[in-house]
Amino acid sequence: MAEVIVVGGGVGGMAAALALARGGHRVRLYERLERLGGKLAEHERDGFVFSLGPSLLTLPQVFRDLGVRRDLVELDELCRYRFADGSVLRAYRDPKRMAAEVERLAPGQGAAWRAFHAWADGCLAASRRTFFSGPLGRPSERPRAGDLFAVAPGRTLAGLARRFFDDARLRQYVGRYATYAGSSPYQAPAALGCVPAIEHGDGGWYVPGGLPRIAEDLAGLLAAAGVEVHLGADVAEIVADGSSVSGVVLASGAREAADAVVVNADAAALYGRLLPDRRRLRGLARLGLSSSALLVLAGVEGRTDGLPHHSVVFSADYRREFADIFERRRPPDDPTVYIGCSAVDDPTQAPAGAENWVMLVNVPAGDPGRWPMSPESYRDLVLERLAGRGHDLSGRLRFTELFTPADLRDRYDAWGGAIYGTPYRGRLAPFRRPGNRGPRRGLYLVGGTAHPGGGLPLVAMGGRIVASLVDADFPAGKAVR
Ligand SMILES: Cc1cc2nc3c(=O)[nH]c(=O)nc-3n(C[C@H](O)[C@H](O)[C@H](O)COP(=O)(O)OP(=O)(O)OC[C@H]3O[C@@H](n4cnc5c(N)ncnc54)[C@H](O)[C@@H]3O)c2cc1C
Repeated sequence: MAEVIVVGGGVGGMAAALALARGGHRVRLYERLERLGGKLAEHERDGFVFSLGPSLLTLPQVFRDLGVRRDLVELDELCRYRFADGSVLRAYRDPKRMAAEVERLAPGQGAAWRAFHAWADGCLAASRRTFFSGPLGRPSERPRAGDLFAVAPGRTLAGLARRFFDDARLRQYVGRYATYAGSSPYQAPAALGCVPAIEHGDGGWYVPGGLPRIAEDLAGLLAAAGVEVHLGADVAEIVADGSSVSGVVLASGAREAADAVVVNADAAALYGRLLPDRRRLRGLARLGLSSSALLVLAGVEGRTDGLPHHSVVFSADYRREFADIFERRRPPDDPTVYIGCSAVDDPTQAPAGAENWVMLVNVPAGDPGRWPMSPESYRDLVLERLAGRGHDLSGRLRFTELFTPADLRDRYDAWGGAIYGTPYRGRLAPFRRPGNRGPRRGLYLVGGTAHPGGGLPLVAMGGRIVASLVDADFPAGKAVR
């Protein structure tokens, strides 16, 4: 049994704390903000509620397994994709219905989609056996890369899409899944093609009242499990005596001793500030930064006929869009825009007769002060592009607010506002991101910038992996302190 400190109360930190406390460890969690949940956050204004982070819940069983008992709503239409030529693809969980929809969009491609889905299912099964199940810690604990490469040989996600589909729109649809990991389809490994199998296998879900209710549920479970939670508690330093960690120092100057420290803060913050390690920080810098996001939050008058909960309005030139983000490092001239409107399914999210639009554009991480235009001018470009693609909001906007990479950086101490830390670039990328064991005994990493990566279910799975490492390192009956 160990005295464990968890630094950060994002979903990964909470999942780790919960598993550790249930395993009999004494757990204290320190969160610098005044609330738990990290990027699982929302903003309210004038009766409108806007998600500032996740809007789609996948693999709900991961949260049920943690003890979340809330009723969830499965979305009938997963997402509606609108392409630059005006055509539309409605994505459904049911593979047969989806294949029929693909066939309607691009006659002859339904069979290609079925073949792709079968491949993605196999890739997901291999990922579960390998990538999701191990900690990326000591070499002996590492998942076997070979298993994954056997199903996802050395091509990019865009290359995989070319292998299955003749139709450029379907290639763009597959490529979009790279953005679930803040990456470019032209650089991300084909293994990311397993993500659609998650949506088509377990569906896409909504949490009535908004996804942050999950964070509230987890907070309740932490209290029930006896985790001591400290809010407004910024950890300034991790203390290491020789080869082991021995606790943390808070920004207030208070010292807290522990046998183990689980870091849910950004990996770059760990090696840059909390426990400085120039070599590891340089290693992260070499991997680069995942994308960030610009969110345009809009209180919209009236209801839009047929608007689904989730839609994506694609750019005309995907390759150029990702070159803008990852090479030219500027917001794309012609962006793909995700539109989330939870009021479609949930009247608590907007005043009667109005809609809460969250428009998300992938942009480079880094200071928006370096963009060639102001975030406000870029918002106008986004609204103009949407107007040209069937979503004209002029005359309907009650207000807009922006949430920029600088907000992500400042609020969560996320490096450059990158959502997932480092991107997936190249075949070995999944195995190059920070593992769950830190470089000192008793130091562990969990969350979107560490293995197995970002997204709500994966960071929660990371919490379990870390708890199993702590269990192994500090076995029951062996009091350390
Ligand atoms: C715009 C956007 C859209 C997204 N959409 C989806 C989606 O639809 N579906 C999905 O599954 N995922 C989505 N994600 C990703 C998902 O939100 C994240 O991967 C996940 O929430 C990250 O969890 P985490 O455990 O890494 O912790 P984080 O949420 O990163 O939280 C880390 C916590 O640590 C705290 N902290 C940092 N430093 C310190 C310190 N020194 N001392 C104390 N506390 C500290 C921070 O304040 C923060 O609360 C989205 C993210 C964003 C930003």
